[in-house]
Amino acid sequence: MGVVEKIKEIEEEMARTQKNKATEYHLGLLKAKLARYRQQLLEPASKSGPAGTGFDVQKSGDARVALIGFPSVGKSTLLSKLTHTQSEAAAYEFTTLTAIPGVLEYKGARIQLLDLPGIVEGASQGRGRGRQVVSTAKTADVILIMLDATKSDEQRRLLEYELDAVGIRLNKSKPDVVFKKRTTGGFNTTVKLTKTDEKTIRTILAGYKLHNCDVMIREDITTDEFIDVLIGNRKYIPCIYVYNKIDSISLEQVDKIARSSKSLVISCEMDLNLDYLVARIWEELSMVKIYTKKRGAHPDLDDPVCLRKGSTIETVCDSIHRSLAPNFRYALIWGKSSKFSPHAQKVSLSHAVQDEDVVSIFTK
Ligand SMILES: Nc1nc2c(ncn2[C@@H]2O[C@H](COP(=O)(O)OP(=O)(O)OP(=O)(O)O)[C@@H](O)[C@H]2O)c(=O)[nH]1
Ligand SMILES: [K+]
Ligand SMILES: [Mg+2]
Repeated sequence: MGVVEKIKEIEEEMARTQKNKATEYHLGLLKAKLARYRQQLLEPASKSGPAGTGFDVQKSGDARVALIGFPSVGKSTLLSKLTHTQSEAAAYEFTTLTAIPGVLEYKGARIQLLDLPGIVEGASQGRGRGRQVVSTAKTADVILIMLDATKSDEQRRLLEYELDAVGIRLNKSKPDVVFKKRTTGGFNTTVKLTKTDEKTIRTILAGYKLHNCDVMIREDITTDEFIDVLIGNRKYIPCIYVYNKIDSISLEQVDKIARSSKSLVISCEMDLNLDYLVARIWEELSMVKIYTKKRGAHPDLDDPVCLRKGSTIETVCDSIHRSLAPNFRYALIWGKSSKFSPHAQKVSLSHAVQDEDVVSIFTK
C-alpha cells in the first residue's frame, strides 16, 4: 500500500472514531502516524511523485511573499499591478504554469512577490503542480491566500487544509514546548493541560520510540500542536486573506468580508484598495529599516538595510558583508533603540535594533 492510501486509511479511521475521553489517546496516536506519513510524502526519496521541493526561483530582495489560490482568482493580475513584471493573465484556469517573481518596492525595501500556479484540492498529495506550489509557500515570509470574493468561502478552508498538510501553520506562533532526548524521561508542565493530557503525550512519544526524553510544556497545547513540536520542521508563517473581484459583489458582502480578521478586500480590475494591501503586507512582514553612517559622514538615507523585526547589530553586519561580524569592535547607534538619543550609544553585536535607527560599525 502506498503512502497516499495509508494516509487515506488513517483519515477514514479518524473520521469513524468517536471523540471521547476513552478514544482520546488512540486518536492522538493516529494523528502522530498521519503526520509521519505526510512527512514521508514530502521527502525527496518518495516514489509518489516529484520531490517535495518548491520551484527553483532564487530568493532575492529583503523578504518573500507568495500568492496562493485557486485558478483564475487574479493572482497574476495582482502581480502585474504591484510590480514591474508582467505575468500573463487570462479568463481560463491554469494560465500560470510556473513561479513568476516580481519586485515590490516599498519604503526603500525590495520585497519579492511570487506569482504561482493555481492549486486545486489535493495539491499537497501530489496532484498536478500543486505540491510544488505549496512547497514554495513554505519558503515565504508572508503568504497571501488569494480568494475570489464571488465564490463560496469553502475555497478558503480547502487552501488552509492543503497548506496545513505540508506543515505550514498560518498566523500561529511555535508552541512553547521544550523537548530534549535524554537517558531518563521527565515530564513537566507549567500550565494545566485542558486540550490534551500526559497519557496521550506519553503514548505518542512511545509511538516514536522516544521513551527517554525530557518534555517541558509551558502552554495549554493541543495534541496536534505537540506533534508539530515533535516533528519539528513546521513553518509558522503570517498570512493575509485577500478577497479579489469585489467589483462583482454587493456592498453588504464587501463589508462583511472586510470585517473578519486578517481579511482584506480588493479589486485588481478597478484598482481598489491595492495601496492598503501593500501597507498590510509591510505590517505582516514586520520589517525595520536601518540607516548606516560612515564616520564623519551623514547617514545614507537612500539605501537603508531592511531586516525583520527582532534583528540585532549582528544581523545588520551580516547583511552588509560577512567579514564585518568576525572583525567587529563596537557600533554607535542613534535613534529609538538608543538610550541616549540624540547622542550616540556604544553597543555590542547582540543589541536589538529598531526601525529607523542610524548605525555606525567599527571593526578591528
Ligand atoms: N471582475 C474582476 N475580474 C478580475 C479581477 N482581477 C482579475 N480578474 C480576471 O480574472 C481572470 C483570471 O485572472 P488571472 O490573473 O489570470 O488569475 P490567476 O489567479 O493568475 O489564474 P491562474 O494563473 O490560471 O491560476 C482574468 O480574466 C482577469 O481579468 C477583478 O478585480 N475583478
Ligand atoms: K487565469
Ligand atoms: Mg496566473
